[in-house]
Amino acid sequence: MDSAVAAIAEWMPLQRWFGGKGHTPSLRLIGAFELPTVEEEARVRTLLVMDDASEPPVLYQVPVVERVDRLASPAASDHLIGRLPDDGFLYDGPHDRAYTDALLATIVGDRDAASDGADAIGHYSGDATRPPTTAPASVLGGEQSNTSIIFRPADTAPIICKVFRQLHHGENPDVTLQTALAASGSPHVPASVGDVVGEWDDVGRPDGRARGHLAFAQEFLPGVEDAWRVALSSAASGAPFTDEARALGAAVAEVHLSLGRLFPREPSTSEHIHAITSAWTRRLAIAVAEVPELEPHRSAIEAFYARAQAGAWPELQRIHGDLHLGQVLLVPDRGWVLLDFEGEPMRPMHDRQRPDVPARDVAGMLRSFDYVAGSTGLALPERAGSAVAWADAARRAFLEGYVAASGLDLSGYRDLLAAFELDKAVYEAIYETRNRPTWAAIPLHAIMSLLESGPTRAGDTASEPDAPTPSLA
Ligand SMILES: Nc1ncnc2c1ncn2[C@@H]1O[C@H](COP(=O)(O)OP(=O)(O)O)[C@@H](O)[C@H]1O
Ligand SMILES: O=P(O)(O)O[C@H]1O[C@H](CO)[C@@H](O[C@H]2O[C@H](CO)[C@@H](O)[C@H](O)[C@H]2O)[C@H](O)[C@H]1O
Repeated sequence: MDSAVAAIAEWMPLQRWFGGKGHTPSLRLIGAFELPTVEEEARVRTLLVMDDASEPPVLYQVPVVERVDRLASPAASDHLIGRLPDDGFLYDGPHDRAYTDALLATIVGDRDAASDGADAIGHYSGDATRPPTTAPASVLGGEQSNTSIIFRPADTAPIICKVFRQLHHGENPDVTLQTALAASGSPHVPASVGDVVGEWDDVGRPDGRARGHLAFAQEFLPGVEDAWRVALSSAASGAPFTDEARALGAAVAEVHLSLGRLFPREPSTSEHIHAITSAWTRRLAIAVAEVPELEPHRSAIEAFYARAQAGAWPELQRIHGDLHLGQVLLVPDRGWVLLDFEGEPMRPMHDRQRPDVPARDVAGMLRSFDYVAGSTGLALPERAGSAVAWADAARRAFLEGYVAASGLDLSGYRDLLAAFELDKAVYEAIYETRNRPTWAAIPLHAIMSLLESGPTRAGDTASEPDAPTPSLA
């Protein structure tokens, strides 16, 4: 086995981006490429490793730096993966300047990388002033599915580059949707700077090779807190969030309108509907297996889905796919900006590359407001009641903003919207059980509430006498 692959085996499961929580990975090297570096005693390698212990197997991108000598800085020790058998040292690439400069140069310089079973091709798509090929870099902290590196060049604007951890054949919607929206002049996404596309062996493909995005660089919007943090402090202090939520609803509607113009739309045929509802049921089966509290409610959830399946479905189009408050920024003098169009990390990529139901995004954001109430209640039990009222008002305002800007009468899609909320809560029950078990109560509580009150619960958010406009009831 490649010595670097052997060295990452114990380290990988401890990383936030490792999707197979709870199991020991079984790693197989699919390919690797090496990026040129000016550092003489460093080798900048990107390993593409398959975890065969996942079901289905998952392909990960793991950039590493092999160094002859140990780095002197104490901070570097935190990112030492391990020793290599030849006495070398293996570092986590995104935290090592040799890798970050090599990545930046690949994108900004439109460079290709040498191949060892895998290739990488950089592509610059920014404005006429090319950033330099070297810049101080830091890794964004927090709970992310991927690894984002912030570059702060001396004389040009900062850049954030996301290194995708789980790789798939085909376009990554994070790159293609956001790049198309930015190119169309939408103020609701950051400008694109460039990307890296990779190619690797894949016996399952007709030509034996798979191609997909490895990294995406974009304008970094500095000093802006994501809406999740802003909403949490607003709910904790009791400050209203309705104006912001209404504007957010309008921004999501405008992004949907733009995506509907930029990418092909499709009528919702019975095949499409079957594909989506089957995915709900498959996800429910996983949830019941991993979250035993759901077993007694399985048939009620299935009945809920059946009602939505039989109801009205709109035309399908490209959407964000994993919309929540952690994916949106309120930028001064610009308004709401949406990030991370990759879709839910747990859905198969080929599903995320297709036209979908815009209500999935609306439901995702409704769930996120509920999450603000849930996590506030867990942290500050004395504020639980007021946080629920805060979330109800935010949900109502968000729907008002969405309906007003989209012109879509959501009242015809009550059952569908509620089913997407329920499916999202089922997804969250799995996500939390795997990643943050103390938070599993938040989606579980939402599932019970949706089942108790039925589809009208989504309409309840708009049922107060002073807020009749977007009634879903
Ligand atoms: N262009 C950007 N400008 C400023 N912050 C950003 C930008 N892109 C991402 N971020 C920050 O990084 C976080 C994670 O980004 P995201 O695209 O959601 O990554 P992941 O796919 O790993 O979840 C966001 O919640 C936001 O705080
Ligand atoms: O990493 P991603 O941003 O792609 O999304 C995953 O992680 C999210 C948590 O960080 C998770 O979102 C859930 O928790 C949020 C609060 O932390 C909450 O606002 C969302 O509504 C809730 O779904 C997301 O589901 C998951 O895909």
